[in-house]
Amino acid sequence: MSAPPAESARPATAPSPTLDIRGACFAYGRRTVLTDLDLTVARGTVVGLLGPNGSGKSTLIRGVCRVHRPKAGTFRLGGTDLHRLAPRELARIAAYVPQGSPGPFALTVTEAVMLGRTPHTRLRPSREDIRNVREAMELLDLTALADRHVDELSGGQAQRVVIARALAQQPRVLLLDEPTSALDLRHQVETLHLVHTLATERALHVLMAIHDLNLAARFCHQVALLHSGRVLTTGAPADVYRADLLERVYGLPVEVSRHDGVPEVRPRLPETRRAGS
Ligand SMILES: Nc1ncnc2c1ncn2[C@@H]1O[C@H](COP(=O)(O)OP(=O)(O)OP(=O)(O)O)[C@@H](O)[C@H]1O
Repeated sequence: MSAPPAESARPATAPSPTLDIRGACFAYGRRTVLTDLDLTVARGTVVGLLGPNGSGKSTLIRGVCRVHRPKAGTFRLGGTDLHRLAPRELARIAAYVPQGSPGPFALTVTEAVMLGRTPHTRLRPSREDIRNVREAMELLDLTALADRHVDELSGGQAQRVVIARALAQQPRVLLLDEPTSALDLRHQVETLHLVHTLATERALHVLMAIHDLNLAARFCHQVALLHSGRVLTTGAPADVYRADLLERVYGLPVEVSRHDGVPEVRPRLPETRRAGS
């Protein structure tokens, strides 16, 4: 595969239509998690959703695809109100990769990825369905595992199956909840590179919760920093990654440096004594 992008520049084409989240409020019972949240994901961009544990990243991602119903707010893709669509119609537009999802255990890898075609398939899979499934498996490095059962896979291999299933769905909106949490370094980089490339080439709207600030800096066109139930700030990683902001949100002293224009964040750790000193 090619090298990861050196910088997270926006694609040159006009980013329209946009995925627009306006005035979103989410609660669990009486406990409000997100309040009056606005966020825009332009076409052809990956927006990384950042924030500490419990800041509401998964809640927002689940909310866009209506797995979790909002208390208030609108979720529009261009002129389409996503929350007014029938479930099958919504599934033709938006694919969701849940956090740490175990996958359908009784199926082979090919069958599990084929599930992504469900919103499009009639009685039998068409040639196009089969082509989409093969392509998604190739993209996620799964071809050699095609006939293995999902319950025989490692956690990272299973995570790649779920991402392949989402790609086979041929969505316009891709919602990823920490898609690389179980992946080894090579597959983290390859998967994020793939997401970045597909967003640009296929003009997808990608909203991705991600904890690794440095991978987000490299592979997200934009990031949004969640704090106290709202988007504290959003923009290119180079603009958002300011030590004071990150320290406020994560409660930890950090240093931000730059390499080839891409910001890199390091926690400032207390001096540790060397062994023998
Ligand atoms: N099913 C649930 N019932 C009640 N509270 C929930 C539920 N799911 C999440 N929460 C709470 O909502 C808040 C936001 O959780 P959410 O999972 O959206 O955060 P997150 O930013 O994705 O966290 P993490 O980085 O740990 O995955 C947390 O305080 C969490 O405890």
